[in-house]
Amino acid sequence: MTSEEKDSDIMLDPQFIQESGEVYRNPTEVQMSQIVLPCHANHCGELSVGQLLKWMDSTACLSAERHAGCSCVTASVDDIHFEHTIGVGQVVNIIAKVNRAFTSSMEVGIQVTCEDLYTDRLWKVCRAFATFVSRRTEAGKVQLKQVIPRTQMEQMEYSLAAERRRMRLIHAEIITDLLSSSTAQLGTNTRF
Ligand SMILES: CC(=O)SCCNC(=O)CCNC(=O)[C@H](O)C(C)(C)COP(=O)(O)OP(=O)(O)OC[C@H]1O[C@@H](n2cnc3c(N)ncnc32)[C@H](O)[C@@H]1OP(=O)(O)O
Repeated sequence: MTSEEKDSDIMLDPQFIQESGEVYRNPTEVQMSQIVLPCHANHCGELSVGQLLKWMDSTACLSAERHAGCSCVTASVDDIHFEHTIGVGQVVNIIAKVNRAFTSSMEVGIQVTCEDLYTDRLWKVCRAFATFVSRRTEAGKVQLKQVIPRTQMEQMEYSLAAERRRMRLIHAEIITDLLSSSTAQLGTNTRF
């Protein structure tokens, strides 16, 4: 893989130069890099999913709290599909940023890549979307400030975040309905 192919595949957002001449960086963006040590690996010498999820959650939580300016909790993480394994000695890079804030919740996009420092290879591992909720204060529910998308990619993620939230809410409703109908069925069929 050439470095150009590598960049086009992995970079989420091209650099955006502001009027001031400075390169724009999303204020909620948090980056974390970690070399995989044997203590992070399973018996096959590959990074354990639990460890990766912990790093992803910590990085995303920092991003959410940077935006919220207060303590936040993880409410949910959407489906994650892992495309590659990561071995001991390789480097995990995690980038998280807030795609959109709603009322007290916000969607954080998380991108994970893996890097082999000795061969200069970089590849995608997974992408995930987590919802963080700002903790209630004595005054009640916290109203988050809105995210203002600045680049084309941020604008696209901002629009998609609303659609993903709509699907999450529908999904939660369907699961609740299914659970209550199966509980009702069990209740009717129970002979005890
Ligand atoms: C199991 C663990 O310990 S994991 C450790 C970290 N995580 C936690 O501790 C979270 C535990 N869960 C909670 O504290 C609560 O269920 C909460 C805060 C996530 C939600 O509490 P609720 O009483 O449902 O609050 P409420 O109905 O006001 O919803 C708050 C917001 O969360 C959103 N939300 C609630 N549940 C979910 C969910 N499962 N997925 C996505 N968003 C959610 C709501 O849509 C709402 O968003 P909005 O304010 O932007 O409109």
